[in-house]
Amino acid sequence: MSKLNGLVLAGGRSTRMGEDKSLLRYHEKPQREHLTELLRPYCSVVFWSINAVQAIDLADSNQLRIVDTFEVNSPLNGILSAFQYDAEAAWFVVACDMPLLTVQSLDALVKGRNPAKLATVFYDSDGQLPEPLLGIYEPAIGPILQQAVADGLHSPRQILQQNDIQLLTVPDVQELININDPIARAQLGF
Ligand SMILES: Nc1nc2c(ncn2[C@@H]2O[C@H](COP(=O)(O)OP(=O)(O)OP(=O)(O)O)[C@@H](O)[C@H]2O)c(=O)[nH]1
Repeated sequence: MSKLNGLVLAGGRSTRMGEDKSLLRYHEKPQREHLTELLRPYCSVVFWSINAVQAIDLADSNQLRIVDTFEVNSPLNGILSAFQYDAEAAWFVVACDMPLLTVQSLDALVKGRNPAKLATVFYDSDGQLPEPLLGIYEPAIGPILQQAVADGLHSPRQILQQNDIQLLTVPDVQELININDPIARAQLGF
């Protein structure tokens, strides 16, 4: 089985939220730090996947990070940049905008991981489609993602749908809730 690196997806534009989602504090610390701690027990190393502006802010920091290198506005940019950094590793990908995520889901993914498949992910909250923003991406999917982006496909969910992946049922579907705007955030009580 390939070694597992952690990747906290913290880039993007946060247009709907109006402020950097990775800096929101749902659990005392900024979400990108909180998720790093959640991932650490499972991963050799944990990186933040960030954009060029965030990279300027972190210039003096020791935080491990991978800056987006592709010309695409999508979480795929972060995942592809991670494979460009280390193509031999599997990547345990976690997005910053799932504030209810706990180790329960991470444990379930690691236990259900099937390294013979291209990725191990949960069904999304509707129980029909793969949830691409939390999962283990095996090294063999790297070139497939790259080709898909070159072909103009920018939706990681669509790419997963078209490939041989391991799908699991999440122990608690609430943990997959995406919070992308201030209204949803307020409704959640944060
Ligand atoms: N590294 C990286 N992460 C991204 C990128 N786009 C989104 N993400 C991350 O992927 C997750 C889902 O992001 P989205 O809500 O789809 O996009 P967003 O740009 O953050 O937000 P909106 O501008 O409101 O669409 C979040 O954890 C983002 O931090 C990207 O281009 N690069």
